[in-house]
Amino acid sequence: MTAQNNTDQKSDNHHENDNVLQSTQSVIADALDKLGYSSEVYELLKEPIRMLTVRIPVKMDDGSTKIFTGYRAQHNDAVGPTKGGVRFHPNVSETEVKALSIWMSLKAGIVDLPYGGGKGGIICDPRTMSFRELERLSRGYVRAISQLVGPTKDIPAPDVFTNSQIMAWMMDEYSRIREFDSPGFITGKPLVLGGSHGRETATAKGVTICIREAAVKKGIQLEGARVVVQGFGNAGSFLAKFMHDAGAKVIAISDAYGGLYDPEGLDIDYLLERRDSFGTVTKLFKDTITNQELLELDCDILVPAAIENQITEKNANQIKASIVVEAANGPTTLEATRILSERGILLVPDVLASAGGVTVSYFEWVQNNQGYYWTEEEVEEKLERVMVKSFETVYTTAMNRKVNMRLAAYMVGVRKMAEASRFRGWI
Ligand SMILES: NC(=O)C1=CN([C@@H]2O[C@H](COP(=O)(O)OP(=O)(O)OC[C@H]3O[C@@H](n4cnc5c(N)ncnc54)[C@H](O)[C@@H]3O)[C@@H](O)[C@H]2O)C=CC1
Ligand SMILES: O=C(O)CCC(=O)C(=O)O
Repeated sequence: MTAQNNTDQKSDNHHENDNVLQSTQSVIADALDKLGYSSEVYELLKEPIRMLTVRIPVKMDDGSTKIFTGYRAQHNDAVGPTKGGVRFHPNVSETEVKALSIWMSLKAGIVDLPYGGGKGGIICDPRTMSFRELERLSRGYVRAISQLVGPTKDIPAPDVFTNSQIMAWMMDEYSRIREFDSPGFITGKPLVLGGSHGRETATAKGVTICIREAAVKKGIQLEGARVVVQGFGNAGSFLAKFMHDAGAKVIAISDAYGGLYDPEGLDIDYLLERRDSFGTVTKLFKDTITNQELLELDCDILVPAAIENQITEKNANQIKASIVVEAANGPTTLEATRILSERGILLVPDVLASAGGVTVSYFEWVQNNQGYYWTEEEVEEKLERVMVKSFETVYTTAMNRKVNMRLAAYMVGVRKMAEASRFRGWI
């Protein structure tokens, strides 16, 4: 790729990410307006209270030094420490990380956790880096942000292209800097390092519960329902497995390189075995479809579980699902949300549907703080309760206030941090 092409692609991505932040701000404004809050509350909540940009020098395996750019955004810490994942992806940008941190605040509000939202990211492509290069990058990031984070300040976790191994390196680096073991600094760790049962599958479990509840509202039987999942990483692959186990027919899945489609249903267990740690599996097959074709397939339930801006005004009229449940953060633009809503498609928004991950991260942090660990059954039962209640609260708000589920979720999610900010005397 030429330098010029590279620049063009980057500016496109920035443009899309700018939309993501602006859209979020506009729904926050609507939600606050509906709840009767003043414009000062909006001024406080429209941007993160803190935003750190870091430059991370990493010694590469070939002896050269590469400088990576990373971010950590802390949206609002009125309720408690900020919390949210760290993304390693070539399209990470400052505006994307800001929007992602706002969504984390909303999730924490919806599932009622004692947190505000935070998020981090590094511009990189971990798929092209070696194991040791990734370790050096992960440790370098922690050194660069260490002043701003900690178990009572801001608690990172996994997100796109980061996993429990990366959390382990980050925890180890933080513990070395602080000179005491700090498992509560980060969640999504391996079990042997204080991780929680159920964290790896938590996001997908939460999405599964939302699908089940949405199907009841729409009068759709899960048994035999045709499900399409975009993304086959942590969120998408386990979701496909849970849907398959529930008797649904997963007819298509995809990753960054394309999609697999079989109207009779895919062999999910086989695909799970063959996917790599970045959620790539389609490269093993010749007969693939594009991600855009996948989104427009005839199905009952569509789950975008990859990246932002996948359902837009360009394809919203071609979506054939009756229910769209957002496992990914920000997969549907505002214009597309409006179109789907007008077409009677039930859209369960990201800030509700994907909140199972941060919920079990909270359980992990609680277990780390108390030094006493729960069984998988205990975690699952607690997650089930939280997700069912949160779904019902958002759904009822949507019905009572005659708004779509996204606006309803923002109304539920924004209230606690607005109130906490008011009690603290910030607004
Ligand atoms: N891991 C977690 O606990 C949580 C994840 N999420 C969200 O779920 C989404 C997926 O995250 P994870 O599954 O954790 O990431 P992952 O890194 O495990 O998997 C990402 C998947 O998306 C695919 N992908 C990447 N770029 C793509 C593109 N341009 N087009 C189509 N597919 C693409 C990858 O090939 C992979 O299959 C993200 O939006 C993330 O923020 C939300 C809540 C929690
Ligand atoms: O588990 C966490 O703390 C955060 C997960 C996350 O980044 C997200 O929900 O987008």
